[in-house]
Order: sequence, then structure tokens, then C-alpha cells
Amino acid sequence: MVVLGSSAHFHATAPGLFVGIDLGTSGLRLVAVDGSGLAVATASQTWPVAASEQDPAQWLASLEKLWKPLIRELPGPVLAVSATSTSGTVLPTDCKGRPIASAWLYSDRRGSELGARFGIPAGWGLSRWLWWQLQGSTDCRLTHPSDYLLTALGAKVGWTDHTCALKSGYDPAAGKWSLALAAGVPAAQLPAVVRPGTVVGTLAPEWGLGSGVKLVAGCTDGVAGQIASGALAVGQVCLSLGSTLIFKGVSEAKIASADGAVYSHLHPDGRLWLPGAASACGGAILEKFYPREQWEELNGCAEALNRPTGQTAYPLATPGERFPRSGADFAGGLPDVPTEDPHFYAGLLEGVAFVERLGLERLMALGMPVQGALLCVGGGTHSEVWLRIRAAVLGRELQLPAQVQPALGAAILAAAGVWGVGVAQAAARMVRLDRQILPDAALAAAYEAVYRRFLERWGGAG
Ligand SMILES: Nc1ncnc2c1ncn2[C@@H]1O[C@H](COP(=O)(O)OP(=O)(O)O)[C@@H](O)[C@H]1O
Ligand SMILES: O=C(CO)[C@H](O)[C@H](O)COP(=O)(O)O
Repeated sequence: MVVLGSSAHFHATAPGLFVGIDLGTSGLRLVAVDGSGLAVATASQTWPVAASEQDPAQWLASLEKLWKPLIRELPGPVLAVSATSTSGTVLPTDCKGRPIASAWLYSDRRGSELGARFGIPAGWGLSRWLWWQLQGSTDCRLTHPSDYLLTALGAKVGWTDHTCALKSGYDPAAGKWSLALAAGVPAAQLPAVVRPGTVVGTLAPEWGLGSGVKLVAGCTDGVAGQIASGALAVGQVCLSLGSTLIFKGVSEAKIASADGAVYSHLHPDGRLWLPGAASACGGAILEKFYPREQWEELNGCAEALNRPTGQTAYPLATPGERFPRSGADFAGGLPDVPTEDPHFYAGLLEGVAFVERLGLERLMALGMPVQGALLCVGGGTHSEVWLRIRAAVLGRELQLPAQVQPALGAAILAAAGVWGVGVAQAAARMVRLDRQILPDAALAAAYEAVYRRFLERWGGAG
């Protein structure tokens, strides 16, 4: 499905636009914003969620389909474009940057046993890359989806950014491909690494915006969501509830867990770290049980129920979890009422909120600083009742940026590249908070007791 949109007004004070592209699990999204972060046009296309591969020809076809109508909508000149994509997804290309196979998604388990022998954390793209090489295709270059899209738009070949590079075996502290090289990946397959926000080329004329539009290195979708939330100072936390649940904070020190499920990206501005982790428990569970058209009605039913429902689910759409529990076979558990019962839907919302709290507590125990309100982004923020449940379970104020999408994070990187400023500085100009959700004290107390039971059931180490 293709959706186009445009904003009714345009900030005349900001003479130039920035386009952010988000190549996600469930589709492609484009946003054009002005220098104050106001969206002036959007376009998106959804596609069926694949477990293992995506076809780069499909990405390009979607980009071409969305690009023309988007640029027709624009009330001013575009200054720069950047892109974000799923973290851990790898794409083999030839030396000219042309794909030579499908992209292997972050959720594809091929290579995981092989990777474990080299100490590669579960889910990292490096394991898939090793597996790909075993198939005999060694004359190829390791590329990430966002690098590829920018190359297709005209950027030079042979680079990636340090956030996409992390799960492909790059050590941002040392500035070296340490893990990839130790696992035996030939250096010739590995791209040069740049900081997100670095100008990597100019838009090719066939994309219809004239000359001089800068192409700017992007980042992973988790980091883009964090940039879009503005959570870039020490102690700030971004919770991104989309198909998955991504936790990200900001710290002075690098934080990691022994199994690699908790890791730290280098802050795009350097020096600080972005510790975090991702859970497979997230919004995908709703997709599994209910068509999207029913969600609003179900939210209304959940609103009308007496909450807490008393359910202590750990909802996973498919077996396999990374954090706060871990295990390829870990299957979690669903609410113990029929799916037609509104308590089932509400129990799913509550279960995700409990997992979110457990995740946050585990990150804090590892030393991640958490100060003030939590910033929330991702499709899950479209549900009011879910936001109120999350605020009560977490016992903290939630804040929502006006735009809750990773594509804005990419647009902010594009602006930082053109303005020649740090990403935090660009975000301070472009991220606007929309509203806050305060935890209801009585509800929070009631959820505390249910969370204790959730912990007895799921709070183990595994
Ligand atoms: N109205 C809604 N009510 C409840 N959940 C919603 C609603 N709209 C979106 N969501 C949640 O957001 C998820 C999609 O989030 P999104 O950030 O768009 O996806 P992705 O992670 O694939 O990029 C859905 O799976 C669903 O759980
Ligand atoms: O689950 C994901 C797939 O969309 C996220 O990309 C991911 O795990 C977050 O990764 P990162 O912290 O590297 O951005």
C-alpha cells in the first residue's frame, strides 16, 4: 500500500528541506522536513514482513515509486538526503556497489552457530556474512541497506557508517574492523567507516532535484529513532516500540553484557555512548493476532476494561528472544484467555510493558543512567491506552516527540551534514515534543503487584 501526505503549512523561515528515508522491516518511509523539523511531505509503502530475505530490487522499485510524488509535493529546495535501515541486515554487492544477492535480514538465523564460535553476539550481521562466504562467494563487498540506497541515489561506493558497521564486526572505540578480521573476513570485503552525518556524495541528476543535493551517511534504525526522539544527552532514554522493542540510552562509558545482547553504539557526535538492546517482544505480536483495522476498536475495549487484567504474559510472535531474556528457543507466554476476549489484547499490551520495565531495569543494573522522562517513539505510540499502561508499569513520565519515526532521524542527520554541526545540535533545532503522559498513581501501584508476579515467572537469568 502506498500512502502520500503533505503538511498544510510551511515554515518560510527555514529555506531548505531535508529528506529522510527509512528502510524498515515492514516497508519504506520517506519524510521531507524543513529546518525546524516540520514535516512538509511524507510517503510510505508497506510490504509483507519477511523473516529472512529482502530483495534490493524491491527497495529500489519502492523508492522510485515514492520519490516522484514526494518531490512534486515539496514547497522548497531539497538540500540533503540521508537514510536509515534495519540493524544487522547485510547485503553482498560487487565492487561497483551492485547487489549480487538478496539482503539477509537481522532476523535470519543462518550463520548463528558459526558466529557463536567467534564470539559474535546472536543476531549480528557478521554471522550471516560468514555464512554467505561459506557459499563460495568471496569476491563481494559487505554493504548495509542504507549505504546501498544512498549509493543508488548517487553516493560513492565503499563506505558505511559506524552504527551500521557495529554488528558487522567493527569496533568504534578502536576504529578498526577487529571482530570481522578476527573471524576471517578478508579486509578487501570491508568498507571504509565514516561518522553518521558525513557527506558521502551528491544526488544523481536522474532523481530530478537538480545538482548540489548532498547525500549524507545515515545510521541504524535504532539510532535513527533515538535521534528523532532527541534523547542524545547523558541520562536520556529512548524507547522505540515498533515491530520490536528497542531500548537506547546515553552514557559516558561504554556498556555491554557478556552475551552481547546489550551493546553500545558510539554516539554520532563521538565521545559519548548509546547503550541499549532490542527485544523481539514488541508490536509484531498484535499483527500476529489481529488485522490492523481492528486495533483502534481493540484499544477502545482495552480502555474500558478494569486494569490491570492480572495477566503476566511475555508475548513473542515467534520463538527466539534477545533481551531481557535470551534464547533461540525461548517462546515466552501469552495471556491465558481466548483471543476473542478483550483481556487477551489488553494482556498483550501489558505483557509488552512488563518486558519493557524488565529491560530497563536490567540496563540500569548494568550502569545505564536513566534521568527524567522517557522518550517514546515507534508505531506503538499510536495507542493511547498502551501509552497509559506503559507509563503506569514503568512508573515514569513518558514524553512523545511530535514525529515518532526513524525517517526523521535520517532527515536530522542530513541537516547536520549540510549545516556542519553535531547531530545533537541539529536535533535540538528539529525535534519538537508533542506531549507527556504522566503515570496514574493508583494504576501504577496496582501494576506493581502484577509486575512482581511477572518477575517470579519471567525474571530469571536465561
Ligand atoms: N493504533 C494502534 N494501536 C496499537 N498498536 C499500534 C497502532 N498503530 C501501530 N501500532 C503498533 O506499531 C507497530 C508498528 O510500528 P512501526 O514503528 O510502524 O513498525 P516497524 O518497527 O516495522 O518500523 C505495530 O506492529 C503495532 O504493534
Ligand atoms: O530489531 C531491529 C531491527 O529493526 C533493530 O534494528 C535493532 O535490533 C536495533 O539495533 P541498533 O541498536 O543497532 O539500531
